[in-house]
Amino acid sequence: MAAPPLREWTGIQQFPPATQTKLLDLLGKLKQENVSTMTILVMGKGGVGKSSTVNSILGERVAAVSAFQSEALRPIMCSRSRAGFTLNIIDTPGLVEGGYVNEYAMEIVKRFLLNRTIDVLLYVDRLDAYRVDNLDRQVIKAITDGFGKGIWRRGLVVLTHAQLSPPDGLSYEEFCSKRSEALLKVVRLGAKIKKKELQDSGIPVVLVENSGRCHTNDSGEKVLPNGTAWIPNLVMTITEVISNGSKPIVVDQKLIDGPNPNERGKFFIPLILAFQYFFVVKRIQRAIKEDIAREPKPLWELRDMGLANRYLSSPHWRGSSFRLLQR
Ligand SMILES: Nc1nc2c(ncn2[C@@H]2O[C@H](COP(=O)(O)OP(=O)(O)OP(=O)(O)O)[C@@H](O)[C@H]2O)c(=O)[nH]1
Repeated sequence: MAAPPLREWTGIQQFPPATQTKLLDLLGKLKQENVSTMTILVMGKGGVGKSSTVNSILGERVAAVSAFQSEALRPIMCSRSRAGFTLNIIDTPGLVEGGYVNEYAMEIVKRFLLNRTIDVLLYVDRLDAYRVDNLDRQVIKAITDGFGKGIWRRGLVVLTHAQLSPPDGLSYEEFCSKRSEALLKVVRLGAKIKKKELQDSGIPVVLVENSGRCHTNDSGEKVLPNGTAWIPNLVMTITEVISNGSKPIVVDQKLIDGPNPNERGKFFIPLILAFQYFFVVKRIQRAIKEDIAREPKPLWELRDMGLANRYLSSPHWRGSSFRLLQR
């Protein structure tokens, strides 16, 4: 079946001219680096603002937004083209169901992505949440198990609901950095990113405000309380991640099937066998030999060896062997 013709990215015209110029500039830079297609995967728990963020980036309502967690389990992909550049955004269902990671939803997402290449992962959560918990870690682990640790080299943490007044007399910057640090820590734990890998795997955190009530600057651009025009900032960070030298994630059958349990640890088998031979088998053999050497030889054996007479005159003769011979 022929692929449907690509739709023009008309939503970009919804943005104020200042934002449009910045976005076209960024796409132009990517094209200079021979990047003409970009596929963004959006994941996270339910109701955190994934669909709203997809709509905000595209400047049109492509994904259904609901105040309640959506029941739909199928991801949706939206493709738009502009000046020879193709932008694909994949919105996925929330990964949590009844307090647990919904493995079934994860499987559906993986199958949907078969034969696609993910250039960037947007891991979405809310800025105005005050704690991270084990569930966050489980969601991050599920993403890592599904696509490999490398996906975080292509990952961004996106925090929605960023137009807020911080509590407890904290400044906006302090609040954002506390929340970012807490989430990044969970990402590092859930993705098992080691300290050594940390320097070069600084995962960027980007703030987003999807609400129609988002403040704007003099140029009409949507801005955060710190004055950042967030749409161009988000797209700029995405382009930086694409250019960070890491590989995009190719979703093939092998990745979907996961690691073959029969292959796991195969490398250790010869080592374990060698260890068993030298430290177990050899020791037992030596112990048996020593035991045999200590054991008094039966008379018939000594007789065969021509030692019977000498043995008969030894103190052993008055021992058990004598009594045995008498019977
Ligand atoms: N104020 C504010 N509300 C937001 C923001 N992002 C999303 N919302 C609201 O949060 C609710 C959930 O948003 P969605 O975009 O549907 O969230 P989702 O993560 O796609 O949800 P699921 O598809 O159910 O997983 C909706 O009522 C949105 O209007 C934001 O940045 N600020």
